[in-house]
Amino acid sequence: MTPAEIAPKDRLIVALDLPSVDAAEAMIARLGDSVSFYKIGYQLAYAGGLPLIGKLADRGKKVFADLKMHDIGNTVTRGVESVAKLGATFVTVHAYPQTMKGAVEGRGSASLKILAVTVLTSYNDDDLHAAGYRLSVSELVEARAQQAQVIGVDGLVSSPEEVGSLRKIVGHQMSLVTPGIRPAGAASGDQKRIMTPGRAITAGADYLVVGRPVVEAADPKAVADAIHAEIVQALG
Ligand SMILES: O=c1ccn([C@@H]2O[C@H](COP(=O)(O)O)[C@@H](O)[C@H]2O)c(=O)[nH]1
Repeated sequence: MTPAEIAPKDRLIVALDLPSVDAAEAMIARLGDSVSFYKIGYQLAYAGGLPLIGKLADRGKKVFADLKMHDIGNTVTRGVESVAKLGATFVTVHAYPQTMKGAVEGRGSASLKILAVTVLTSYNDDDLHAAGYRLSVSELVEARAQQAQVIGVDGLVSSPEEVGSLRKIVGHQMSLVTPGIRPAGAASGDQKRIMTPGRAITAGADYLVVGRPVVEAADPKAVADAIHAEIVQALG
């Protein structure tokens, strides 16, 4: 899907980082028609949230299963085969060659899209060096993007800071999905590579992932609506 084909409303993916299915359902009800795309990650998935993927899909919502798989290739293949039956639009794996190859094999011809997490947005160069890497964040993101493209992965997760260089590498063949989004004045929390929604879209991001600034807001719907307005303005 080229950027022009993505509905502006679908560009905001709200992370349902909440402790229970009841809490997630309450948030979904509060957000109503303002949000069309949700992300289910560790916290909700491990609290019984996986069946919510199919329920949301049945209600016309899109779901990003942010499971960040990383295991031997065969295990990833079988895991992705199972996720492909849940009704999600996206699933994440870490951007290691064996892992990505396993995921592409597991996806087969299913409609599920595989996203490779390049370098987590909570990492900066110092964090990477502390983890034993010699490359900078930008170097590692680019190297992993090139590998992902060759392997046939459908999209990349990176910070918006890398989107410009990633577009030059992968063109519009791969979706660029960016967490690390912070509306002006919002607390960064543990995110280290951040950008505002408008700047991320201008930089070329296809999808923006936003969790705490929405789900911890006093008025989540108002924050989601404001992010949408910023996205639409940036799209011109
Ligand atoms: O590199 C990554 C990959 C995934 N995430 C996920 O996105 C959301 C961001 O939440 P915020 O509250 O807006 O920080 C969260 O679910 C992460 O697991 C990421 O942040 N960075």
